[in-house]
Amino acid sequence: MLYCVEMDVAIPHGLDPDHVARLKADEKARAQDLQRQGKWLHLWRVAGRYANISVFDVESHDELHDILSGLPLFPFMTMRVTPLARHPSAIG
Ligand SMILES: O=C(O)CC1=CCC(=O)O1
Repeated sequence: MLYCVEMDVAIPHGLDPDHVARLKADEKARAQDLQRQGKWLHLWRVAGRYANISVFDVESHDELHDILSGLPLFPFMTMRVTPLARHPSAIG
């Protein structure tokens, strides 16, 4: 099942910079692990915003929820999830 997920990141001012750097490094490692597993198919920066648009390929709503809620930056992200269905005009 494919899902488009838009993630907006808002890290509160005043958080310990070392802690923030660790969270970002952990987020990157987790995102790259999920890409290698074929679950995180696309990861694009939204130009001009601290946000990304991603496409996930997972088995269920529950698996997607587990992945998203387990991301290190999850407490600081607002997510908008859109389930994707095949477009009848798509040739791919
Ligand atoms: O920077 C972001 O958009 C948040 C994020 C998701 C995966 C990652 O490595 O960073």
